[in-house]
Amino acid sequence: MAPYKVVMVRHGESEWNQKNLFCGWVDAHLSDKGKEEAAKAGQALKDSNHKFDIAFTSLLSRAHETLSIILKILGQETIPVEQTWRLNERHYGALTGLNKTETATKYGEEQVQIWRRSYDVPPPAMDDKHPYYQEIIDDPRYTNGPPRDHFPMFESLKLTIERTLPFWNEKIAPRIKEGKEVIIVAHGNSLRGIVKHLDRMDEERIMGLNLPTGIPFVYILDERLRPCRDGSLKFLGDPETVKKAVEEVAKQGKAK
Ligand SMILES: O=C(OP(=O)(O)O)[C@H](O)COP(=O)(O)O
Repeated sequence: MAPYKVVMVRHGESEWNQKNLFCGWVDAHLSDKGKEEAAKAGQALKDSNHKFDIAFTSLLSRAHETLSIILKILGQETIPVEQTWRLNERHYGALTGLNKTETATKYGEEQVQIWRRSYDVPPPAMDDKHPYYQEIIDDPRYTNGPPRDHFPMFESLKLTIERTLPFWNEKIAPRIKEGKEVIIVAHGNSLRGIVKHLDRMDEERIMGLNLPTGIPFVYILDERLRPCRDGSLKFLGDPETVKKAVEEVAKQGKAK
């Protein structure tokens, strides 16, 4: 049945993206611009005749809101949607809630780049006095996992991939191989993990990848779920807009 296709979208701009805050597992909502980006994503998918059989998303509202806007535009609000913490954004530990520019001014751009984009250097851990600790750990959406004794207090990209990939392998990949049209709406870093896996990117290459908000991208995969020739990371957007949006994400860690 190959080639197979999978569509992924980082949610539209959130209110915390707009304020340039490290967000992670805090449940920020879409900004007005983010809702517009989600609508544009839906229209781009409609214009390119995408129809989906199933959607996968995280447990966070910014991803749900984006998915719901997209499905409404596609007239596909009733397809099955599977939600999992395994597609959540990486847990940003003690950096959660801090402004990225202020953090770069305080600790240096190089350190912020390491925290944002290194493969295996985690941010400092969130402790129980952190202003968002209680809100996250007591959130009922996590009743079914992760288990309390393994609840993340920080995550590097490596750790994020270690909890995202089992879901890809066990839940998403089998649906794709059945020939189902799949859309995944998730987050900058949980999706970077999937991209790293699909494109067999080394640590250096994945460090250079920034995913823009609200611009869908498509993979065309062979029977082993490896990208076909020209089948990897194709954004549904004009190249200049995509380039600018990617540069904007990269710039978020600059000092003033
Ligand atoms: O919550 C976040 O990602 P998200 O907006 O994709 O959910 C992070 O704050 C993204 O930050 P980064 O691009 O500095 O890794």
